[in-house]
Amino acid sequence: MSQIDDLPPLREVIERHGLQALKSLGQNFLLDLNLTARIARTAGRIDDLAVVEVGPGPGGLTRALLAVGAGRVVAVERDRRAIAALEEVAAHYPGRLDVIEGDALAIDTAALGDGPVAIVANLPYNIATPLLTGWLSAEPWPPRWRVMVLMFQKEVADRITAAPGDDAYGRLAVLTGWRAIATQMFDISPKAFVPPPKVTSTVVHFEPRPAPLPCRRESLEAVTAAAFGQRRKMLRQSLKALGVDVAALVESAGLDPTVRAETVPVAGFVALANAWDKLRGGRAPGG
Ligand SMILES: C[S@@+](CC[C@H](N)C(=O)[O-])C[C@H]1O[C@@H](n2cnc3c(N)ncnc32)[C@H](O)[C@@H]1O
Repeated sequence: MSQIDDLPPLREVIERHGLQALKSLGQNFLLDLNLTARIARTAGRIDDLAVVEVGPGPGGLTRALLAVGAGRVVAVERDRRAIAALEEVAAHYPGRLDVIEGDALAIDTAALGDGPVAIVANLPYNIATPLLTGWLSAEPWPPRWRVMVLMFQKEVADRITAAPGDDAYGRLAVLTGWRAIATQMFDISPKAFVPPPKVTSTVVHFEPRPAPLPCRRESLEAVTAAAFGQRRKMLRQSLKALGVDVAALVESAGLDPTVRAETVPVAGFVALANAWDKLRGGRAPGG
């Protein structure tokens, strides 16, 4: 399939709107409509969801989302040059595409649209991690988003989906594993983009966990920051930064003080977060 709609080819759109890619905006455009359709289909059934897309650029993925049946797409794009190109797509799909010119970091993107949303994006690499941690940190939980399909540099995808014991296991994998089920779906070669980035990209599928293990997110972030701040050290050393009796903390969490952060599963960090709250006189949620 080389054509998913009868809009002009993306190369022509880029040329006509002067959309030469800017490095400062993390622009690597995906022009292969087979791939954009594959990404859109990875979200599953989206006809009854509003789809939030961050960084539509010339609109390749946007067009695929509309062509595979998204009821409505809300697209947030920072580059003013892309807005006219996206308005052409909106005119082709009357009432189904809202284009918002703005900075996705400054907008509560997950709150866009009515009711439940899907978030689907080929993210600008320079803000991909803060956007993801924002969506994973939504309060209250479960979040408005029902599914996310996001493209990252492969190295970042590995840090998101890493398991205990993997080199890439760290704070991002713990936050992700606590709140979501994240699965790497497929890689995309640099050759598929204009201009080609230096590294391979990976599409990751996220589903929110309906009932993450109870703990305060801020405490989970604090204990993982301390533990992975010195990832090669044993917990009895690395957790000193938390300012409580470390032996009591680790014992109360049911962990071995001689293990390193990189082998502790998500449930172990949740236990540490709750034990830390108790030692400081607070009440852990669920405790
Ligand atoms: C990797 S490109 C993806 C473009 C298009 N979705 C595609 O797949 O070809 C990232 C897009 O995000 C946009 N962008 C960069 N920073 C942004 C921000 N802070 N808020 C919204 N969009 C942003 C860029 O202008 C660019 O269009």
